[in-house]
Parts: sequence; C-alpha cells; structure tokens
Amino acid sequence: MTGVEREIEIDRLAVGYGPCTVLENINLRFAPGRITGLIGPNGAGKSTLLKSLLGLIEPGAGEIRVDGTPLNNITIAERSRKLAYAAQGAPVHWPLTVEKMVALGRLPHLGPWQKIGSADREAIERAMTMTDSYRLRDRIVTTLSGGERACAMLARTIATDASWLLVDEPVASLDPSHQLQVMGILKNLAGQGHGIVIVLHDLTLARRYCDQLVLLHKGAVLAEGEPEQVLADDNLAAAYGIRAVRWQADGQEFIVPAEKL
Ligand SMILES: Nc1ncnc2c1ncn2[C@@H]1O[C@H](COP(=O)(O)OP(=O)(O)OP(=O)(O)O)[C@@H](O)[C@H]1O
Repeated sequence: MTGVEREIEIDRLAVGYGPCTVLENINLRFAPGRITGLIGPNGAGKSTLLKSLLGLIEPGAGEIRVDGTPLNNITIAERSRKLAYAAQGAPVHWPLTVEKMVALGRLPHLGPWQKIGSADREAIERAMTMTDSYRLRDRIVTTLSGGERACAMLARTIATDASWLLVDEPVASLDPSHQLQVMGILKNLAGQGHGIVIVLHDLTLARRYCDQLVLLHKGAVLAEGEPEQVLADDNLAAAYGIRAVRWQADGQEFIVPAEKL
C-alpha cells in the first residue's frame, strides 16, 4: 500500500474524452473531516475531476489513490461503499418514491438477495430527515420540483454512509434557506469525519463553508489552499475575468461578482 490512510491523492492526473484532453497534470490531496470546494468557470473540468475520482473516466495519465489504495485496485463494490456521488442536475427517469430512491443508497451494503435491515432503514430515515425530504418520502421522484429532487438525491448520497462524499453543485437549484441547510449538513458530515468534495459556483458559500478550495481553470489548477487566498482578486480576474466586491458582516466575508473585466 502506498500513500497514507484516509486521504484522496491525485498525482499527475490527465483526463480527457476521446482525443480531447480536459485535465492535465493535476496534483491534489483531499483530507477527511474537511470540505474541499472545486470552483472555476464553466467547462474548467470540475465535474470531470469528480467523475475521475469515482473511476467513471479512465485517466490518460497519472494515478488516483483513495485511502492509500490505487483506485484501479479497489473493486467496484468497495468503491461504491467508500465514495458516494451526487451528480450535477441529478436527472431521474424512474417513477420511484423518494423513500425507494434514497434506499438505493444502501445497495452497496447489501449482498445478493439481501433485504434492507433495521440499520439500513435508520440510515435512510436519518438521511431523509437531514435533507428535509422525509415529508416527501411517498412522492414520486419525477414529480418533484428541481429543489426537492436535489434534496432527495443528496439524501440518497448521505444514506450510503460512505467515508467520501462527492457532490456536484448540490445547491444550484435550491432556495436560499435550503442552500444554507445543505451546506450546514455537509459541514456536519465533515465534522463527523467524512471527506467532502463539492463543486460550487457561489463564491460566498465557498468562502464560508469550505476548508480548502481548488480553483480550476482551463483544465489546470490555478490556485489551491485556504479559501481566503484562493478567492483573491487576481485569481478571480484570471479565472473568471471578473471583479468582485467584498464586505464583512456577521463575521463572514461576502463576495459578489461586480463586473466583467
Ligand atoms: N462526455 C463528454 N464528451 C466530450 N466532452 C466532454 C464530455 N463531458 C464533458 N466534456 C467537456 O469537458 C470539458 C469539461 O467539462 P466539465 O463538465 O468537467 O466542466 P465543469 O467545470 O464541471 O463545467 P460546469 O461548471 O459548466 O458544470 C468541457 O469542455 C466539456 O464540454
């Protein structure tokens, strides 16, 4: 075994689709008990990086290790217990109830023909309660609003009880109250020792909730580290081509895009 226990290590990673390289020479470390935010312009490669961590895309070069083991040496069953994923936009095509969909998060823990047990049921109910989806448990997922569906999908991810949660824009379709709720849930899960990697576009939420930020730009890491440093004016100008205004209130920094440069 190489590397250290309980860490995601990415070394010299290059990933692409067909002949088109999207990420090149990515070197990163993600720690448990922390929220790592992936930020950057549209098309920078954030979702591609998350999918690479799940083994959904084969790297062209480099290596990913999860808790010390190369991803390729981790069986698909073990990966699905270790790494839970909430995809961007979370399209759902099956007419399942919310409860049944959240229960899918327990599949990695069940053997063939094994039925859901009381520990699974507890995990499902806990995840639905945390995400405010318990009240929706009998609703058919395809009939939910975008925000309701996003909460239910996050519940499914949480129900897996994986040590790593990879979440792609979980707050994009949520109202302000649910945005704060979801970020608070992720913060609590990090406090319980889960490692969270989250794609975000909201700079204020990234500043407030993330312990570490990675700013991707054109398939490379433009900056990484403490949110305060990563969100510096020159980085925002270089990555997004924007000037942001900032102010302090309630002991937090608020960062709002002010103009395109
Ligand atoms: N399946 C695919 N086949 C070909 N190209 C793809 C595929 N998926 C993504 N890409 C391309 O890879 C690049 C990175 O896409 P990715 O979805 O990782 O970006 P992102 O940073 O998550 O963007 P956004 O903020 O818009 O969600 C983009 O140019 C995109 O068009």
